[in-house]
Amino acid sequence: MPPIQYIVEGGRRLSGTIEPSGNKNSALPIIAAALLTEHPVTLTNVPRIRDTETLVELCRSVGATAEWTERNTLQIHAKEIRAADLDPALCARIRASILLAGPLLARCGEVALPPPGGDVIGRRRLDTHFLAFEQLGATVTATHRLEFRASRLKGADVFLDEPSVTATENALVAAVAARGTTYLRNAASEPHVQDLANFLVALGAKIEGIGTNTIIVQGPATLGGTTFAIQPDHIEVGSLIGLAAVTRSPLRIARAGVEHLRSIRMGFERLGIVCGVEGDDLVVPSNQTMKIHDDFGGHVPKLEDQPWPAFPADLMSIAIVTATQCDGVILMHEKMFESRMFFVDNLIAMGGRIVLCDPHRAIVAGPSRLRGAPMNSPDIRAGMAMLLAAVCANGTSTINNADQIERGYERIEERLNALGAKIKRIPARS
Ligand SMILES: CC(=O)N[C@H]1[C@@H](OP(=O)(O)OP(=O)(O)OC[C@H]2O[C@@H](n3ccc(=O)[nH]c3=O)[C@H](O)[C@@H]2O)O[C@H](CO)[C@@H](O)[C@@H]1O
Ligand SMILES: C=C(OP(=O)(O)O)C(=O)O
Repeated sequence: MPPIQYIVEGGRRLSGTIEPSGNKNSALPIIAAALLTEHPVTLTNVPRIRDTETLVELCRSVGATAEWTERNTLQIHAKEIRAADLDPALCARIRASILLAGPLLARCGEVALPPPGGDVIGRRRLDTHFLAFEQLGATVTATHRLEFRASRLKGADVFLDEPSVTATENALVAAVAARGTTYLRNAASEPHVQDLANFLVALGAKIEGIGTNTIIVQGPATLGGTTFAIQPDHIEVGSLIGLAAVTRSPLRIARAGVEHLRSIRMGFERLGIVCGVEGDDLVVPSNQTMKIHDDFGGHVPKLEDQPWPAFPADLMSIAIVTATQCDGVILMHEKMFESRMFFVDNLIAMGGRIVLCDPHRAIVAGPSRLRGAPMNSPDIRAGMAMLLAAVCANGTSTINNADQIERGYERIEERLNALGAKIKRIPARS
């Protein structure tokens, strides 16, 4: 498939209603966890994006049937599966290939996985996955591929060395199949971890503490099939709040999953962007102050990411672009990934007033008028952040490598054009 380029004519006001897709980072562990049961599973509201398509291919390669019965409805039936040699190229396309470890280990007693891929946003350790599997009774060998073996998984009191999202998800799936009680302490509690736990409960698992940092699982569960709807993507909602703000546009984000938006709304409020809630819709008015709130005493404020329920790392790039359009100075502190902030060079070239202090911290002084420019999308969220910058800028921008954006955001150019944006999607010339 040729690489994709977006050509964006900026400076246009948008308006209207948009609905977020299902959460990519829920859909991925849930598709993988569908391999845990030999009964059919129907998933609705699945984002039809490159990452989910790749994981579906991987599920088929181990013997499951997986069919898209509607655009966003996926039926998976893992009646018989084998932990066959998985295609290294497919595994390297997505971070989520590591999520096959839990279900395949539980079903087959062993699995050898080529290393996972995913966004290149800094070192992405897997040690927490290994620690959890070992405590649940598996042996782990990590060479050119990752080998997991367990003739029988055993419930255990597991303390994760950090609240890793995908490690919590792998451990949770393995614990459902393990004999006895498992405590997962220092567990991640992101909305997608909760969504996975709710899916496992719908299959018949016994899980307590969903949404907290101690998850308790009674195993082994006798699992059936289910129909399950993936929850809205809170990161996409945050991206749309940023889009509305930088284009000074009134947007209604329908069925936004408002119960998970507290820390995200609080982050944007620090930038002077206040959203209203009407039922499950989020309303972003166009008349925002866009004035950064200083800390008490006039001190320079900061916005930092942390594990849930704090402001999510996946929205830091969006928040940086948004801050370039706000009045004031703010320190943006990306605590989790080492390479996620380097994309700010693109914003500086467009006229953004940003000082990159080190790989984790940037100071943004706004507002600045952005000018259209050519850019390359390094990862999903930086790509989306640059799309926001391009839609807000004066003139035309080109975004190369927009495939990265499409790893995470479904039909994004079509959906933003329906709000009044002017984005042309073309196969890039090589
Ligand atoms: C498929 C999927 O779901 N991917 C998400 C998942 O990736 P993933 O599960 O790979 O991310 P992890 O939660 O393992 O960790 C992300 C990074 O944060 C660091 N870390 C983590 C916890 C902590 O308390 N301190 C700390 O510094 C880790 O060392 C690592 O460098 O979670 C990330 C963090 O929300 C998101 O960016 C990814 O979109
Ligand atoms: C980092 C992300 O994805 P992945 O972990 O799949 O690379 C993301 O969704 O922002």
